[in-house]
Parts: sequence; structure tokens; C-alpha cells
Amino acid sequence: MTESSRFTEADYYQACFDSRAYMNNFYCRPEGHSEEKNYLTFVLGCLSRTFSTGQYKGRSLIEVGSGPTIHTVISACEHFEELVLSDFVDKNREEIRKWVQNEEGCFDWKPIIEYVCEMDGKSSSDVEVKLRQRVKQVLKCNVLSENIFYPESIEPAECVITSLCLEAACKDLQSYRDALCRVAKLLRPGGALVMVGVLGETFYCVDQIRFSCLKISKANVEDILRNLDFTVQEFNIFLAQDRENNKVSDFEAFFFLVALKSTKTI
Ligand SMILES: C[S@@+](CC[C@H](N)C(=O)[O-])C[C@H]1O[C@@H](n2cnc3c(N)ncnc32)[C@H](O)[C@@H]1O
Repeated sequence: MTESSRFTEADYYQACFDSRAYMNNFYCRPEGHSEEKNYLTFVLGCLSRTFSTGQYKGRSLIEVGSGPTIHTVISACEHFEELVLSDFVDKNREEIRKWVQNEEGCFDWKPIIEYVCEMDGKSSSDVEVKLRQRVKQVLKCNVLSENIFYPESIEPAECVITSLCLEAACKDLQSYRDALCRVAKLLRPGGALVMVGVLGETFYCVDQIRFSCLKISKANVEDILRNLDFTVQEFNIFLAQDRENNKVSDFEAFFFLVALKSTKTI
């Protein structure tokens, strides 16, 4: 069997991804997983700085591959009237729906929301209410399909976010390129792509279950975005610390980028 045929793809996620364990492991506190040493504070800080400029705003924001999480849209939510979240896995979308409807037993995002609101200088209770009101849809998506949201189709948005999804979903660079091209099509000309990803990672674990990751480099991502006619506004890197003691994943670095789609794109 080749390496790529063992890559854990969408059906494996549907069968084996434990949404609760994922949130408990990685999103219980603002520092994130203890073995990933402050990755989450890096990402939340980047999101806060990006959206607090007020530069990125509009009618709608789409997130592709949200998992069961909402942390990426906390700082963004006041700048967009409508948020559309999405994921391939039914249980992930169900967790988001439960949180949006404030159902008993939903995951507690308060520690993360409070941390972000402290940075943003906002009231966490107001932001929580706004966030719940503005998540209008939680759609099934598959970044490996030509139409990501089939059978739904949605209007292009002013902002698209994707976090840690493409390298988890795509077994090789060509499929990553194709998926990023589909994500780019969800943006209006001039819209902003906000991406969180990992560099040099081949796996990560949720409890004892191991998931594959496509090993990519900064140059790979920059090259694909250039070919898609994006202008990278910022590309921030968070290098792995204490990598040899990390049993949860083998990432070399996390990245956070903002890139603008060309206004000339049809
Ligand atoms: C590492 S999690 C990232 C979740 C979340 N965005 C975050 O930042 O924590 C990877 C996500 O990719 C989703 N995924 C895997 N294959 C996919 C596919 N083909 N299309 C859409 N999502 C997929 C999984 O269901 C999972 O929620």
C-alpha cells in the first residue's frame, strides 16, 4: 500500500473523528493543547489583530471545515451580518448547532470567548449573543468535491476562513491545490482569505486516534496563492517549541495568513 492510499480521508473522519474529544483536547483553554505550546493563543491573537483593523467587513463570511469549533469567528463576527460555518462530519456540525442554540450540554466556549474579548476590548456576553445570532447556516461541505457545498450553493462572500482543514483533507499537493482553488471561488473579487494551517506535519492525534496530514511548506502555499492571483497581506509563522516531546502531532510550524483575491477575477 502506498503512503497516500493510507491517508485518512473524509469517510474516516465521519466514522472516527470524536468531536467532543477534539474540543476537550485542543479548545478547553486559550493556550490550547499542553503539548502544542500556545498555538491557540497565537491563532486567536492573529485573528484579533486582523479583524480589529475594521478593514475586513461585509455581508457574509464563510468558514470551510470548521470542525466542531467556533473560535475562528469570535473576533470576526461583529464585522459580518451573516456567518456560514461548515464541515464534512455530521457530529461536528451538530456540536456547532447545539452551541448556537445554547442547548444543554453544548461545549463551553466561554474561556476562549472571554480571552478573545479581553484582547478585543469587548463584552464577552454581548459577543456570545451576537455570534449565536449571526451563525445563519452550518452546512455540509466536502473540499474534495467540485461544488464544496453540494447540493446547496451560496453567494460568494467578502471573507472566507479555513483553519487546519485542507492539509487534513487532501492527500497530495495537487488535491490541496484544487481544494484551495475551490475555496477561493467562494470569495468575491477583492475579498479576504484568512487561513490557518500547519507546515511540515504528517499526523495529529485526537485521544488515541491518529489522523493524516499533508506535509506542506510555506513556499507551497505562497506559490498556489500567487497562481490563484491572490496578494498575500501577511504570513505569520509560529514555530514548534519542544517538538521532540510533542506526542500529539509532528508539526514544524503553524501559519496564519491573510490574502486578498484580485478584483479582476471573474
Ligand atoms: C484538524 S480539524 C480542524 C477543525 C477546525 N477548523 C480547527 O481549526 O480546529 C480538520 C477538519 O477537517 C474536516 N475535513 C476532513 N476532510 C474534509 C473534507 N473532505 N471536506 C471538508 N472537511 C473535511 C474534518 O471533519 C475536521 O473537522
